[in-house]
Amino acid sequence: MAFWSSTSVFTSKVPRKILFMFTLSLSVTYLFYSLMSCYNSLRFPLQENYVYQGRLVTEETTFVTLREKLYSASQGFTERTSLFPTVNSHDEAEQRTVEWIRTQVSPTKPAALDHTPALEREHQEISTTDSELRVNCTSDYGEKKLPQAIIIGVKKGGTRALLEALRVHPDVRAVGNEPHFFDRNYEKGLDWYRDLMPSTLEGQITMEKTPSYFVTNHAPKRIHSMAKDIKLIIVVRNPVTRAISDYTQTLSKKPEIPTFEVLAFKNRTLGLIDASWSALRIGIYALHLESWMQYFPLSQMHFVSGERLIVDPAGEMAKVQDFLGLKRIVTDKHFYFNKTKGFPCLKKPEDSSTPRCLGKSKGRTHPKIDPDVIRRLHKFYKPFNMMFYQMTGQNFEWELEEDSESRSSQD
Ligand SMILES: Nc1ncnc2c1ncn2[C@@H]1O[C@H](COP(=O)(O)OS(=O)(=O)O)[C@@H](OP(=O)(O)O)[C@H]1O
Repeated sequence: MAFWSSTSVFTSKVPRKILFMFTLSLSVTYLFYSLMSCYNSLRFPLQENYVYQGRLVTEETTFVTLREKLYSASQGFTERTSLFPTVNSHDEAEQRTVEWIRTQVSPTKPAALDHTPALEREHQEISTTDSELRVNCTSDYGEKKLPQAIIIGVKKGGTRALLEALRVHPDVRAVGNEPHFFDRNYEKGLDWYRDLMPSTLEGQITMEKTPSYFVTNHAPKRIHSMAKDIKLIIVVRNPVTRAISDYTQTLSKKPEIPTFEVLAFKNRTLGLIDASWSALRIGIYALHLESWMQYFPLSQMHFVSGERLIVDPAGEMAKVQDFLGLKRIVTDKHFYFNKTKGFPCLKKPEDSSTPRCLGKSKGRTHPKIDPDVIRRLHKFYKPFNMMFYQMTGQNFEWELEEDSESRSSQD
């Protein structure tokens, strides 16, 4: 009672305008400090918020520019590192990120990223830089957890496209770069691995993608010993196209390598295919899957068609979200087909309010390969593909593509 009466005396004496100004300045100060404290803290209070399943989820608004400023303002960034990638400057930006990782060790989180050559290499392949920003952030909401789902393969299958689409989902938090924990960094221990992960709120899924796990002998056992109930996602693509894509990537880095046709054969006249060449070996999916099936039931694995991920990203995303037990939030509304890129792109990626396609290292033009070699490779893979269809209970129909591929490479 006394409180109310004293409050009313106070309000009657102080003009309303001053009170309003006072409240406003307090709010502005609060927002400013939230903003300065950390990018991730900033995301929640400032964004256009809405509630989904009782949790606060957000829509990005103007944070690309804001982040740009924060990023360059913090820790004496050079001009080189203060820019953010757009579709056009993507590769340059990736390179800058790599350079930044090399030169900057976050004083707040020294162990968050171990700057191994492996991680640096993978940075060149990633399409977003959001994860790097989080490295500097200590006041992340939630808790860092080991992943409950991993995209384990396959290399050049479309794993980046899938991860970026999943990151749009408010209940998915994924590390942007490839940790390579179960193949190259295992000795660093689970704490190191956990520390790479973004913080998650209750109910959010922690994820990562490292496509080389699928062909790593130790990976199934190691992942099983971390989490028996983990969900595994494998993006598969016609092994012949995948091999050409893999070769195209290597060629872009080492233009002096022999032709695809030369590398594909041990003895071309005898028609002896070199299955030990990693570009071809990775595509023997049935062989690799067998190792995973020793540790995990098929119900814990989900196979995404790399081909359908391009022609019907929303359809594939619906199945992935079902598999992960997520509400179908990422739908056709989130994609548009970019004619210049020739691929579906995201209208609103996780870290931006503007549409974005994957970088230049995704969707490269493949060199023309001798149609006869393509035919022989199809023949080589056919029995393995059949076995793979049988094992997974899914027909990926790669045999139907044989003709069209041979035709297109003749053009
Ligand atoms: N939306 C979208 N945009 C661009 N590219 C797309 C997309 N969806 C799938 N793909 C295909 O993804 C292929 C690269 O696969 P990955 O991301 O798994 O490559 S990597 O293993 O991480 O290097 C890449 O292979 P290439 O075309 O050979 O470059 C693409 O065909």
